[in-house]
Amino acid sequence: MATKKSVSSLKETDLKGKRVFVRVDLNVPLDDNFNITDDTRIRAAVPTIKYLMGHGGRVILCSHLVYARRIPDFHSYKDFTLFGLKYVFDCAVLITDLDFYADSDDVNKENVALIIDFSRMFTMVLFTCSSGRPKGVTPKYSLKPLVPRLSELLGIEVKMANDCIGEEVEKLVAEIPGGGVLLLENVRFHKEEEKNDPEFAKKLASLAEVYVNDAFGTAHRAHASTEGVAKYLKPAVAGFLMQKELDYLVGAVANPKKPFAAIVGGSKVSSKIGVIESLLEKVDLLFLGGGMIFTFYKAQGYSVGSSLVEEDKLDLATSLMEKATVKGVKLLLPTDVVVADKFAPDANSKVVPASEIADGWMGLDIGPDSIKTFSEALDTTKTIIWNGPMGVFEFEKFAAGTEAIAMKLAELSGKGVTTIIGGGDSVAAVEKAGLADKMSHISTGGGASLELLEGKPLPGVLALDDA
Ligand SMILES: Nc1ncnc2c1ncn2[C@@H]1O[C@H](COP(=O)(O)OP(=O)(O)O)[C@@H](O)[C@H]1O
Ligand SMILES: O=C(OP(=O)(O)O)[C@H](O)COP(=O)(O)O
Repeated sequence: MATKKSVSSLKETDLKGKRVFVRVDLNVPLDDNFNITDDTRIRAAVPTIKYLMGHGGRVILCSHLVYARRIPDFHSYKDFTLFGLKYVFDCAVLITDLDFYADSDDVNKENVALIIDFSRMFTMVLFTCSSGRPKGVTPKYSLKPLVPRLSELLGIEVKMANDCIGEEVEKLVAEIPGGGVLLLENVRFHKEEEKNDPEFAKKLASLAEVYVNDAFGTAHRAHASTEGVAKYLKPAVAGFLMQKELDYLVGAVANPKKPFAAIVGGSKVSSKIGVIESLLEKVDLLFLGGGMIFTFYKAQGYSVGSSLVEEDKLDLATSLMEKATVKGVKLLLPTDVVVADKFAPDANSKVVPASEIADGWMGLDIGPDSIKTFSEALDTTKTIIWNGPMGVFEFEKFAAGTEAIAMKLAELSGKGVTTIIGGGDSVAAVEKAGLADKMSHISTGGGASLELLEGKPLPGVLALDDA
């Protein structure tokens, strides 16, 4: 893998009385009342913080928070945004048309005016929803709601600053006692963060004497607090979470106990090309599931009904299947699928052979025969990495395939198989099934783990001191 794994460790760093700038990823989901709905990332950051506290460090925590609540009817936040933009466009056309007709005497003007107002209002609501990232100081993205939980987990009162740079922050930093913790405000309230502005990075660096990066979930971003700061603040070392993620996602994948299997699912083949190609170089078995399988079926000449297909990726699917053969990788595609008559939780559904999906039906999960075949093949493996759900697990009716795979991996973990869940929706699925603590490793980074598995270098890791 392109990302170096031997980064300098926290354990070799002198911490007593030192001001330590710790980049953590506390980007957790909050509900409308600012309650944390999943504190996994906060809990994952605790071992490093406690170690620093226990060794007399004066801890300065820095994070971003941009979490956008997922809209269940859309496959991803990006899909929702695209839908929103398309809707805005459609409404603009509608408004123009209606404005024209409103001038005519043939129509009921009151009704037309009402429709125009309604369309405008709906457009505005959608537009607001689609732009859910902080631009400047945005109270709803403040890190303040995290302070009580962080204090509870650390067993001390965590202090909070109103900014992440500036005089007031410097004053609060100077007041941190040995073993104390100060949480800085959302670092992305400054646009210089994402631009990796050197002056901003220097300001962050000037707050401390040691840099620790424990924000694996953000390690694929070359931002001021994840990459730039490491140039000006030495030593720059990895925290325990960062190290653990690298040990599993780089170490276990580079030197796996064999047979080594990968399970790749999720919505589209286009978003997983890199990871499939990279894994084909390493694995003995590759299982495919999720929405991407229909592109593979269509490439083989099967009828796929109205299932998700990427027409422009048919050749790619064929070449991936050929590559698997050349590399001697056993490629397993589901042999049966659960089809639905619409994309909805209450759709009518039935199980059909993968090669016989009728018009008007779409595949939303892998079927029982596939679950059985996949499970038996997984029984022969010693290392398994899983990225992407087997079906539309958000709908109870189409969650069985994903749940069955999660249960199989939990069972195999208990028998000494190394099981790694590579971030994103597969983690959500494993958590939904209550099996998270059964796996060898669950990544806290979706995008970061995907990039790592694709063999891309992570800027936040490369910036750290060599071991
Ligand atoms: N057969 C399918 N048809 C449509 N969408 C699917 C299908 N199977 C899975 N999905 C969707 O794929 C999404 C996850 O895809 P993706 O983002 O690529 O995975 P991950 O986040 O684990 O990397 C889920 O929202 C799930 O509903
Ligand atoms: O939630 C995150 O990424 P993920 O959704 O890919 O796991 C990280 O906090 C990175 O956030 P970003 O994608 O806004 O840089």
